[in-house]
Amino acid sequence: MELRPSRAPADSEGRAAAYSRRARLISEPENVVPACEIVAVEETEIDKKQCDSGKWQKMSKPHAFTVHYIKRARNHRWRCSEITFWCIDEQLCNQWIQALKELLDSQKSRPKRLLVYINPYGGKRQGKRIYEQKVAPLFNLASISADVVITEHANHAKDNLFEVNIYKYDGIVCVGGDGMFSEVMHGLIGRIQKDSGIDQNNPKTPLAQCSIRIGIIPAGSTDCICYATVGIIDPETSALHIIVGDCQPLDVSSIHHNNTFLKYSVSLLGYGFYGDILKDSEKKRWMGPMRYDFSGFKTFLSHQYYEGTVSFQPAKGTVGSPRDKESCRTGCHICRQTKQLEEQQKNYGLEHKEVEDEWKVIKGKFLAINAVNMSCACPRSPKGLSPAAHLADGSADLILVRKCSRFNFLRYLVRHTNQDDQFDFPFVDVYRVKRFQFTSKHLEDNESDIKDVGKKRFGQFCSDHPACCCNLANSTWNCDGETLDSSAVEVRVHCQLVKLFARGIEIYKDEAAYNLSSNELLS
Ligand SMILES: CCCCCCCCCCCCC/C=C/[C@@H](O)[C@H](COP(=O)(O)O)NC(=O)CCCCC
Ligand SMILES: Nc1ncnc2c1ncn2[C@@H]1O[C@H](COP(=O)(O)OP(=O)(O)O)[C@@H](O)[C@H]1O
Ligand SMILES: [Ca+2]
Repeated sequence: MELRPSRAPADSEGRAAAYSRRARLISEPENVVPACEIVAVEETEIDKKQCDSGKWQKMSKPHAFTVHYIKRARNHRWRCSEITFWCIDEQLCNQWIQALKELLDSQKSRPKRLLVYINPYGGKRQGKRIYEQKVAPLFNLASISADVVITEHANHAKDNLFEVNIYKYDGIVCVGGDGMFSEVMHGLIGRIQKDSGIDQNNPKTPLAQCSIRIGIIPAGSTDCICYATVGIIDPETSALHIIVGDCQPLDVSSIHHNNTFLKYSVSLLGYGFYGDILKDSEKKRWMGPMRYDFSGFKTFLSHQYYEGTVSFQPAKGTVGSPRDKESCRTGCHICRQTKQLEEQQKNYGLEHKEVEDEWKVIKGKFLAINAVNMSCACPRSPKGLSPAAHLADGSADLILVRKCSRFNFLRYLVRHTNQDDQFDFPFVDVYRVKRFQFTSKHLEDNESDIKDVGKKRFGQFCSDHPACCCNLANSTWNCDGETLDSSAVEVRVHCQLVKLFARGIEIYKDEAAYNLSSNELLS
């Protein structure tokens, strides 16, 4: 349903009554506001000055209502704009307000009640201010009530999600970076599994899907999950996506070691280069987001490589490939088709077919092992680590960067920032996978040493044994911005396990154009 001037109420003389200083804006055919992009409708008080000006002078006191709606600006930015409709008939004006409010109420995907966690120390420490100044006023306008928790320590949000009645909320919002999102996601997924009686430690158990959506208000250092699902890091845009009740399913990888659950990941799970950057940067939190540039440069100079074995099951049920030229966008047909395929398999009882699927094994020396469930686009790299990765296709792109010269590694990194293909190097391999495992050489060696002497407690053995040098040659995993110390992992992608208040990156007919109305979007 659309609000057009031609459908606006007429006054007693039968004239269209949609007058305002900006009424001409909506008289253009391209300026149509779909009902799903209306933020709020409210009665407007008309002051004497407005009344005395122009054509209303000769008529009785007019009545008015204001429609707040989404206006698209450059680079996927959304703004809340408004237009005021005037009418001399009070009853007609009220009818319009009533009808529009009912229309908004009928949109069941819009959240009414949210639980908000703010990390006051994320990014440039602006989370609280961003929420209070940019987000809360929009939530109030849209009549969304929010229970706000300002976190006092790491894991506060996660622990809290196991205690509160999450089911009375339509969504959980995190204000912070990828690390904060990860914390909230762990709380939510963990809680749902607990309530469903599912043991997260069993890597083979299918997990219960989370229907409560997560909203991200970006206020962190990288904010790649927000950037890769919305197209911009802008708190107001993200708040508007929450208000209109967008829904974007996301694949989640579970990470286990020896039948013990370690973590979940939605963006980057990286060993080597990105793990080392994260570990080093954690000691420099005081530097704010700049810490990544400093640690990035230092890690690049250290040029450390790691030996190990990667084994993986190629994703057969997916439609795309990591070398595709097309990226995942709003309403992505690849994500949709893959989900349909998965459901068909389920109906035929084939969901456990993966057990028989072949494993590919690669041993080597790696500068980086990156598994990404999404492009991982961010301002540092607008196309991301894997530009054709999909948000919701049930697979991850596994990028193996083998040992190469520093110069070649720099060429590889630079290609993340330009149009050249970062996979077009002989030392880079990329695979679309559903499951993979990694074991560092040290662990393999220790395992065989231990087997030789008939011991099985290798984890303890490594850290207690000064001669094995595990700490020197092992990297750390960077799991959505959280460190994970395990040199052996088993990773499995869970198709569309969680949902975000987002819609993926929208495609504009003319990407360079701005000031777009909704009908300039490609469907
Ligand atoms: C010569 C110039 C080369 C530049 C290469 C740039 C490549 C950048 C790719 C960045 C991928 C980022 C993937 C996302 C990681 C985040 O989850 C993580 C935590 O984010 P947050 O919690 O918001 O702080 N961020 C990082 O690990 C930082 C990586 C920085 C790499 C320079
Ligand atoms: N009040 C707090 N004090 C300290 N750490 C916190 C607090 N709240 C959340 N955290 C932790 O801070 C980490 C980083 O948060 P994040 O918002 O991602 O910021 P950044 O993007 O700067 O890393 C997360 O792992 C989260 O668990
Ligand atoms: Ca994916």
